[in-house]
Amino acid sequence: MNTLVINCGSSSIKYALIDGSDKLLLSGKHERLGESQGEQTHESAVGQILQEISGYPVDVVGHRVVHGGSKHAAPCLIDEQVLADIERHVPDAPMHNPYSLAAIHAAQTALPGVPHVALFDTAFHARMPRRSTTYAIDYEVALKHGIRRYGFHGISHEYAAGIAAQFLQRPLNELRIVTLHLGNGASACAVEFGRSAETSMGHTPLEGLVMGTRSGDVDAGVLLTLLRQGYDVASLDDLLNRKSGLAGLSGLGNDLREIEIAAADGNERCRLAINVFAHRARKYIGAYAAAMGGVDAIVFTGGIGENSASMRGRILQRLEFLGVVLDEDRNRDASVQKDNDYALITTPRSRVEAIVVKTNEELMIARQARRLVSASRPSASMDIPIAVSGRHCHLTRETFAALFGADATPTIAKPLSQPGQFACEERVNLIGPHDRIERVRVLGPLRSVNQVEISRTDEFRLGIDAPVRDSGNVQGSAPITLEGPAGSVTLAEGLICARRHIHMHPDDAERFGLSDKDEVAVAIVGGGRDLVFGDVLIRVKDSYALEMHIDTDEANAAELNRQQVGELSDVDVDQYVVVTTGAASLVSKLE
Ligand SMILES: Nc1ncnc2c1ncn2[C@@H]1O[C@H](COP(=O)(O)OP(=O)(O)O)[C@@H](O)[C@H]1O
Ligand SMILES: CC(=O)OP(=O)(O)O
Ligand SMILES: [Mg+2]
Repeated sequence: MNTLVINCGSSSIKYALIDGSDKLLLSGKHERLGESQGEQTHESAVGQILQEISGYPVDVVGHRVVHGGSKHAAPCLIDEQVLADIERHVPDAPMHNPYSLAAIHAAQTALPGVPHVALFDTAFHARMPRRSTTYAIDYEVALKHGIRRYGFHGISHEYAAGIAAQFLQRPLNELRIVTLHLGNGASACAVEFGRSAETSMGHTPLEGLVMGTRSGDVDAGVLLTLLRQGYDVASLDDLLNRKSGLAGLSGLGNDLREIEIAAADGNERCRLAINVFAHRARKYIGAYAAAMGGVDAIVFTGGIGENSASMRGRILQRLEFLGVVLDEDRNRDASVQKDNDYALITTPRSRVEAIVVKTNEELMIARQARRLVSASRPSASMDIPIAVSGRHCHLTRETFAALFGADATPTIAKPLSQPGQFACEERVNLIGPHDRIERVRVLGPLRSVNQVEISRTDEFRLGIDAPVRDSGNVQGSAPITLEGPAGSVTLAEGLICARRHIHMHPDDAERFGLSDKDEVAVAIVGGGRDLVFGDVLIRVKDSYALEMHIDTDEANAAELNRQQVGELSDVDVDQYVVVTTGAASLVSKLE
């Protein structure tokens, strides 16, 4: 499946044609679009791109759209409604959304028979906490005018954080990372345990860091002063979006390379521009480390972040107190390309690692567009049956014998939905320090390791704190005493609260566009207590049948006692997808 990616920026369009296995077939960039009369526009650039790819089959087109508002927390197929949503946010992203619309129209006209998918810069930030999305202005006024913080560059922040985690060989959901996307537009993001917790751009892509032509943070009182001096909306827009930032400070334009050369020659305004840029970025690193309660890594990406060693060095000055020890040589020599996409620039004794990452928004867009399109093929049913697991235990042959007698064997009471699994007639009592729970079902067949699965409520009752674990991972879990008709057994470990998960056959996984160990969120809707379950593990095996497993606490919290809809809505790390769903039914209830 070939995906054409159109990454529409404020003054440039990057494009790429990427095949189904992430291979780059061609790519390029058109810059300095629409700056003055007679120059190339975003629309004419798209025309050229479409000509260039005319010899290649295209199965899907992925469009980067900067502003999706609150409605678009995930990629979506572009239809009239989506176009209207992008249009509605033109005033909030005046340097981006109009060009995206133009690019989409041109591409849809040239490639009418293929799905066009919108991927939003705002989506990664959609679940920021309210304290991060809220401005401290009159609550009612903010509500009335939809004034809130959204955040942008999400595709790049998510990608860069993912690459950093790979480099650090640690799970993203254990890391606190500050990502700095420093391009023509620039923003910082606090990626806390894989999610955007805070970011520097706000209601529009104007807040935060110093940018090529945008001011970033300015005291709102300055705008009032300028309004009193005769500025109006159009002239303020022009000043803050187009005549500020590096360009406004240096007087030399927005290209940092030229500013650095002039600064080295003693140009005071260029030196000031560089200092203000670095100082602002450094302030955000400190602020985000504080907001996350610590930081494991700082990631530089975007044209400036990837290429300007001197700017990286300045930004990281004075951060020794955080544990950042820059390696000057590594920083100077760091070079990132598409096939060598990261470089470490701190010393081995640095507690916080600083990493340069070559951003690849096009690859993220291609993967997500592909995933959305394969997941939404109409022939495939997207129902996810949900099974609620009551408390139960899996026993070894020895434990079973100790509890039920040396010659006893499990008696099948009824088969379960996972092939080969069954509920037994045999039951055991669980004995904890506070209380006991009687008649807990044994599941067969017998296993090589004991595992007792209970809910949090059961733990409170027993007086035991058992960890949330994937099935099979019982090492170091909680102890428990089991009582059967023939005797008692105290297990040193084996008691867990099972992590929610979805079993999938490889065919299902392909249909959903998922792989083993992916993490998704599942939205339960329609039961009167809608709930989104995050951190749902995907488990893929030939012997599995499609089914989501949750425990009784989780089922009760979502009022899951009748036909429900389970919507697979969020895929972790470098994937993000919404699939259409049908009814997911309660197919089996143990106990
Ligand atoms: N070698 C370099 N040294 C310093 N700055 C660089 C270098 N290469 C690119 N840049 C800067 O990167 C910025 C453009 O970043 P980029 O991410 O390509 O922009 P866009 O946001 O348009 O995609 C410009 O300010 C440019 O000067
Ligand atoms: C959101 C934003 O500023 O994007 P870009 O850097 O492409 O202008
Ligand atoms: Mg950019």
